[in-house]
Parts: sequence; structure tokens; C-alpha cells
Amino acid sequence: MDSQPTATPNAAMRLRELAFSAASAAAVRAAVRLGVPDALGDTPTTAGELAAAVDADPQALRRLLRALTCQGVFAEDGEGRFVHTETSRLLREDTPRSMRYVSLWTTEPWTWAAWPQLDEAVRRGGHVFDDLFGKGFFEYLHEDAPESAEVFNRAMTHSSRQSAQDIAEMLDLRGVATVADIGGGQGHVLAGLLERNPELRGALLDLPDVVAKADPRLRAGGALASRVQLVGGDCRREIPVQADLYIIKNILEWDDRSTRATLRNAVAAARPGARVLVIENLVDDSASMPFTAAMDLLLLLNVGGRKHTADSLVALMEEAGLKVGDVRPVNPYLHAFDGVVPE
Ligand SMILES: C[S@@+](CC[C@H](N)C(=O)[O-])C[C@H]1O[C@@H](n2cnc3c(N)ncnc32)[C@H](O)[C@@H]1O
Repeated sequence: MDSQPTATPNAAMRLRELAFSAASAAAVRAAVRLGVPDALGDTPTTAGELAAAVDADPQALRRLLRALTCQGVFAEDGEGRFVHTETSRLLREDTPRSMRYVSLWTTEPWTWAAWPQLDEAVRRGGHVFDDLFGKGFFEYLHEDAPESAEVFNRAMTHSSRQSAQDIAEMLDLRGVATVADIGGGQGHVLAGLLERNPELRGALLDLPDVVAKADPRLRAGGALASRVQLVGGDCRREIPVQADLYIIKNILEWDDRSTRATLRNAVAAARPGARVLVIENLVDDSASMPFTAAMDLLLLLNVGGRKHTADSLVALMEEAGLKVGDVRPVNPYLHAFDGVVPE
């Protein structure tokens, strides 16, 4: 007799849903690309009215909305009309803490090509991106997928905007005259700090294409331009910037070799006593763990990278020669690691 317990219907259904979760991701992406969250305002609206507004087939849009409402994205009011939920509202472009570009970013076309290779990435313990696309991830993004690069930059900008305020509130800038944001994207965190601290000067280092599209406040003619140095470069090769405080936020997620090189370059550039503040999502932070663990796998696929535990990040910082002090939460999903270059 078979002594194995049979799976409960709940477990089987849970697994069905898990295995089918690509459909949920695709549905969120489709709604955003069609413009449904922006087309739906505060008035309950039928699928037919929404279909007319976004130029879609009414029956097919009804089906898309059904798939989303059962996940809590949009709701139906009982009379066949749709309304926003807190979740669907976050997909609007004009929502202050909009998740529109983050949702697009995590479902970009290259992700759908890479996920089926996850078993191979786990087997080899490294990325599969170069084999799939014939070049490195960021190279591909900037040379072959400008639309994806734009989505990436906007996703980073949106999440930076959200965290910029939290960082500005948390950071103690006593004794800091210059701050350098390494891999600082379009410079939202830096702009936030400069706006808040009129005496502060700053530098933004990122890849040349990214720096060229920096926040207009930082570029020539912008309100903060006179206090900013924009540096296009590769922080794995060199960090040619002098500062009292180096911020390295959501960068040390690639392969450990790149992380080691970046930290080493920061330590080489910095004067003794300068601070190196690393800010990351942690894979052992339980509140944001399902999201960070998923991002950890995406990083394995595309750049052979990873999200860190608190211990693994501290170990890499110490190996680079930093003295690591406080590790503090910045907000519910980010932690700051305070490093100092020894005197
Ligand atoms: C995940 S984003 C983080 C951006 C920003 N620090 C933030 O937290 O919003 C990674 C950034 O690293 C930049 N980057 C990638 N490779 C780089 C390199 N070799 N040197 C400098 N920046 C790089 C990307 O252009 C991108 O802006």
C-alpha cells in the first residue's frame, strides 16, 4: 500500500498557481502597456468603456481584468464596473510612489528569454545572459534594447525617488562637504541630498550613457549643476572622484569580482577617514524576502549577481579594507552599511 500522504487540494492549487505565476506577471505587464491603470479614474468604469479608452478588444480586456482582479489588482463593483484598488493605483504613471516602471522592468522581454534557463544558471552557478544574447547585460541593454534601457533607468529613478527621501532623512552629514554617488543612476539620491543641504557638493558616477541622461537638475543649466561633477565611467575600473562620503546603493548586486573591484576602487580613491555607505536590499530581511529572493534569481540569470545577506556584505566590505560600523534599516526594504576608510 502506498503510505505517502496525498497532497491536499490546497497544496495542489497553490502549486498550480505558482507554476502559472508567469500569467500574473504577464497580466500586470499587459495592463500597464495598454494604459489601463491610467485610463481608469475614480469613477467605476465598464470593461467596454476601458477598452474604448485604450483601444483594445472589450471581451479580451474583460478577461485580462478578471485575471487581475482575482489577484487584488483592480476590483469589480458588483455591477460589472471596475474600480482601482490600492495595488492597481500604484501602476498609474502619476501616482507618487508609482510601481509602473518597476513592473515593466521585472517583466521586460529579455526576462522571458532568460527564466527558462534558470536550471542551467543554477547548475553552473553563473549567468546565462551572454550565451543567450551574445554580449553582457548592460552592453545589450544600451546597444540593442534602448526601450528596455529606458524602462530600467525610469524604474531606478522611481525607486530612487522613493528611497532618496528616506536616505536624506537618515543620513548624518556632519563633517561631509562632498558626497559621491557611485552607480548613482540618473542622480535622484544625489539631487535630493544637494537640495536639502545647500552647502553640499556632489559627484555622480555611472556609465556614460546614463550620466548623459542625468536628472535635469544636475545637468548644465540645472539648479544644482554648479555643485555637481558628472562622471561617465566604469566603477569596476576606477573611481576617479574625491569625496568625504561615497554612496554605493543597489550596485553591489553583480558578481563578487565586480563587487570586490568597486569596493577596492572606492577605498583607493577615498582619503583615510572618508565614509563608504553601502545601501542594499537584503535577502535575509524577512519583510521583503519574497521580492528580494526573486530579484536574487534574476540577478543570477542576467549578470551572475546576487542579493546579499548582512553577513556576506559586511565580509566583502571588510575584505576591501573598510571598517564596518552600523547596519541600519533605511526603510522597510533597504539597509545601510556604514563603512569607514581606516586612518
Ligand atoms: C540597480 S541600478 C542602481 C542605481 C542607483 N544607485 C539607485 O539605487 O537607484 C545600477 C546602476 O549601476 C550602473 N552601472 C552598471 N554598471 C556600472 C559600472 N560598471 N560602473 C558604474 N555604474 C554602473 C547602472 O547604469 C545603474 O544606474
